[in-house]
Amino acid sequence: MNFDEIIALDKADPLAQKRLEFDLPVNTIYLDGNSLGALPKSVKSKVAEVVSQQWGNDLIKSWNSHNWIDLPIRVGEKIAPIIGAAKGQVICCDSISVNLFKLLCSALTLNSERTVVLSTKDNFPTDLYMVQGLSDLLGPDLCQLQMVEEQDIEQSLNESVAVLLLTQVNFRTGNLLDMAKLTKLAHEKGILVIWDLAHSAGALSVELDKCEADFAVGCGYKYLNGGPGSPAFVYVAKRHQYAIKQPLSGWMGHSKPFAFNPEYQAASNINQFQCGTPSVISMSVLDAALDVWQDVDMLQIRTKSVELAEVFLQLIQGNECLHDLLLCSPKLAEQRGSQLAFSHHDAFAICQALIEKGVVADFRAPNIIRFGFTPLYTSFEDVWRAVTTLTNIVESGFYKEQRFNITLKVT
Ligand SMILES: Cc1ncc(COP(=O)(O)O)c(C=O)c1O
Ligand SMILES: Nc1c(O)cccc1C(=O)C[C@H](N)C(=O)O
Repeated sequence: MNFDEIIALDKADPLAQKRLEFDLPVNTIYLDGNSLGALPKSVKSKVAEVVSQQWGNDLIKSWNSHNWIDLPIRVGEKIAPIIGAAKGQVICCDSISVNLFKLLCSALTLNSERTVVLSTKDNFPTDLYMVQGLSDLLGPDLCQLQMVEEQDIEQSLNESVAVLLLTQVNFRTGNLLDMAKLTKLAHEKGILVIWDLAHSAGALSVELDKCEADFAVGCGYKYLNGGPGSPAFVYVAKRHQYAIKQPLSGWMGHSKPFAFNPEYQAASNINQFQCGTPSVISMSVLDAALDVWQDVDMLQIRTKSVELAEVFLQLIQGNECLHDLLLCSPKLAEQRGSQLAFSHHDAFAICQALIEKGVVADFRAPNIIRFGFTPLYTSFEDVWRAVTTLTNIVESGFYKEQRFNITLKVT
């Protein structure tokens, strides 16, 4: 594949204009939107307006005049079509970790004859930690974590499992689980399923309703571009909302928060999943960031995501000097999310060298470099330039310089 062919792909890309809606740093190729999404241009003026006008000038009146009180629902409704959810099932609140706690308790209560929460060993740690914390709190008679390898999920579904907790796209390898199939198999055994969509919401076409998913969580700061610390979301299928009771019974989940009653009475809809006061400024940022998605077809997102990764892979594999980079992601595009992961014994140093040369990828211990593709703003030219830079770094041995072996703090 040559540079002219790459440019032709950008010219034919129906999403190419979307990149103009983002403020991307100059001289940088950003392949880390799977960790922190880029800044949509509209967010800057929105934050200025929320801070100066809504907060600064209108102060407390803004709960009504700017409808702050409905932000969690409004933002949830904007996320819903991106994850294949009909109205009334998604709300924006808290973090994935906190929302998992709410869902795990709710699902265990719905399936109270059983105690096991089944998950995968290489799930994102917070998902496992939240089950471990809950197990400590409730005791093993009510909650036990069972961890299996991804390939053993199906055979581990049995009548002792109450809840199946899965991340649709593995944060390290990008392995994509089959939501429709696993949800169906779990339901056949009477198991409720919680999907973590951290690496799939905005990255591929998720079909929660079509798959008859029970519950899901996801974050605002990756592919949804809501900025650092952006609030998360929670999905609860309509059919569960009447039976369910989540344990973090804060006043915002009350059916009438402003009645200030001493007794808690949960809202009978998705509002129940709120706990305390929403983070209005962060949520307003996410609200503005989500407008980018208004005219976007998720199938176009998926098509471009697959093409970007395939081109990247083809360029890497066609390059003799990059043969030490071993693909840890599935070879088949239909089995991957929107990232590629490679192992290399000098992965950390290579990643640091790439960043110094303006290509932002990330490192995951112990030896993985991840490249994330965000179809809204990653171009085919980005992919070409990233592989060219990687080639130069490896061919020249530039990454072996002492300064790239510094200690890792946060990635
Ligand atoms: C799969 C997955 N779940 C959860 C999280 C984090 O959740 P929280 O929003 O609680 O920080 C991440 C990454 O930060 C993740 O990749
Ligand atoms: N959420 C993060 C954070 O608060 C600090 C640093 C990184 C993150 C991440 O999102 C990590 C990410 N979930 C991952 O897949 O590795």
